[in-house]
Parts: sequence; C-alpha cells; structure tokens
Amino acid sequence: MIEIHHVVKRYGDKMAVYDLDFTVEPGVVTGFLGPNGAGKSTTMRMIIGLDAPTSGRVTVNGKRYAQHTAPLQEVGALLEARSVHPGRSAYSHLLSLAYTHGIPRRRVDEVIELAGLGKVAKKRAGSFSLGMGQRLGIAAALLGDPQTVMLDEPVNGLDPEGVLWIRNLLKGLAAEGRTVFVSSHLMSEMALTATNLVIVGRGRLLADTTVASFVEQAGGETVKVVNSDPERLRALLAGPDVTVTGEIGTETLQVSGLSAREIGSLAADAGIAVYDLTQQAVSLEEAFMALTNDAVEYRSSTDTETKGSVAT
Ligand SMILES: Nc1ncnc2c1ncn2[C@@H]1O[C@H](COP(=O)(O)OP(=O)(O)OP(=O)(O)O)[C@@H](O)[C@H]1O
Repeated sequence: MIEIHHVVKRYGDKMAVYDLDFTVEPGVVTGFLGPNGAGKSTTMRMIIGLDAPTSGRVTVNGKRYAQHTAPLQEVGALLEARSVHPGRSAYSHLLSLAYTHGIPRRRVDEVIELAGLGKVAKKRAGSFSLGMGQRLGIAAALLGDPQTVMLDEPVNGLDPEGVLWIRNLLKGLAAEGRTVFVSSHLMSEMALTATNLVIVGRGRLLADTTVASFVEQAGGETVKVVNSDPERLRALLAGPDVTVTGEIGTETLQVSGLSAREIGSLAADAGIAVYDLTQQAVSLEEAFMALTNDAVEYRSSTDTETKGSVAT
C-alpha cells in the first residue's frame, strides 16, 4: 500500500505538488493520470525517496522508502529516465543489480523471461529500441519480486503487442495481491488496465475514483445503431432510462440505457433492418480532457481542436 498524506513539493517558486492526499491499495491496478507537468513523476520520485516532500508524508507499507531494509524487494519502480550503462548487456545490468541487493542469479533469468528479453539479453543495452529499454526497466523493477510495483509511463515506446503484454502483466501482478501504481497520459489505456484512478492536474488532486464510476459519470456505455428506419426505431426504444440521439436525416442513432442485444431484438421484432450495432465506450479521453482542461500547463494552439473520441 502506498499512502500519500497531504504532500506538498515545491521547487523554488514552483509548486510541483500541492496537498496531494490519496492511498494506493493492493490487489488492483491504480492508474495515475494527468496532463504534462501535473506532478506525476514528482510524486513517484517522492515515493521511492529520490525527492523529499517539502511537507507531508509518503509511505510504502507503512514506512518511508528509506526505512525499508530491502527497498528493492519492497518497491519495484520504473521511472522515466533510463539508467542503464549503454555498453552493458541487459543480462549483466540485471545481474549486477541482483548482486548488490542480495537477489539470487536465477531471479535474473526469471525476469528476463518474464519481460520477453530472452533473445536480446546478451546484447548491449545501448543498442536497444525504446520498447526493449522499457522491457528492461520493467525487468529491473520486478527483480526483487516486490510487493509494490510502480511504473511511470510504461507503455511509452511499446508496440501494440508490448502494450497488451504490459496490460496483462499489470493485471496479473495485481491479481497476486500486489500494489500496482502506473502513470499514463492516456485515459483510454488506463480504462483497459486499471480498476482505480487517481487524476492530478497542476499538482493537485482532481479525482480519486474508479474506472467504473469515471465511465458512468462520463455518460456510461452507448450503442451505435445504423438502421433502415431511425424515426420508428427511436420511438420504439424510448423509455424513462433510455437516451437516443442522432442527426435527423441520417441512419445512425446513439443509444444509452439499453444493451446492443435489447436494441437488436426490438429492431428485429419491428422488421427494421440493422446494418451496424456497435457497443461504444464513452469518449473517456474527452471526459478526461474536460476534467483536466484548466490544469493543462503547456498547450499548443491546435490542441483544443484535435479532441479525438477514443473508443475502448
Ligand atoms: N527538479 C525540478 N525543478 C524545478 N521544477 C520541477 C522539477 N521537477 C519537476 N518540476 C516541475 O514540477 C511540475 C511537475 O512536474 P512532473 O514532472 O512531476 O509532472 P508530470 O505529471 O510527471 O509530467 P509529464 O507527464 O510531462 O512527465 C512541472 O511544472 C515541472 O516543470
């Protein structure tokens, strides 16, 4: 468990984190989200003692990181900066980490396998792609078989297979009862991976919630239905908890409050042809952007025009 108690972090005049207060529970993946400069990396650095809070307290399993006798076995962390000697192989990097932390050699083989680095383990880390570097960082984070795993932007640079691998890895670690805390810019990615969400903006806590309630607050699930008689279908679907929207003159309706199955059956009973029936998650990315809009530190003039809806 990670506990952040009223933490403030100031760099000179810059308030990087202001009165952050939340708990990261074991057994689930907790996503840590926020736009650039929100304070995610600063918070993560404070968790593993690379930075000290100006005020407040950060503990892992009840103690400050430095108070743990075997910190690598307590918290495994991947932070954004890569700290691997480029001339070293992945294997020797992990081996030297293991030696200096009293971790047996066989664990090095295990994490190399786990991270899918078997074929490149003897190659110089300096020749690694961004994705392979991320995998090596994750292997190092897991070396001590830690109860708490903290990863800063782990999907950065990974291809789709790598993204899927991370997703399953994180869920598996949480299912083993570990505390899994992972930062991201992407709400759509976190919605597929995390159970809990901590959202920050400009160093402040904006939401401490679950993916399920975030989705619900953002408008819940909708179903897109393209059909031969939208006017009649719209009337058929109407009900107290049902919302139907759609542009007049098009064949497409967006329905919330009914499942795709229920809509398909109602349309079939009425003899209305359905050409497309797709369950769509709400645009979580848009809901996230709306929540963090005032907290975006740097924005290009075109950003506000490029809001994309991301189906998950
Ligand atoms: N060492 C430092 N000195 C001065 N300011 C800093 C320092 N580290 C971070 N900051 C500032 O603190 C704020 C929070 O930065 P931080 O890197 O924690 O954000 P972040 O959420 O991780 O952002 P990103 O997603 O871009 O990595 C930013 O305004 C940043 O410029």
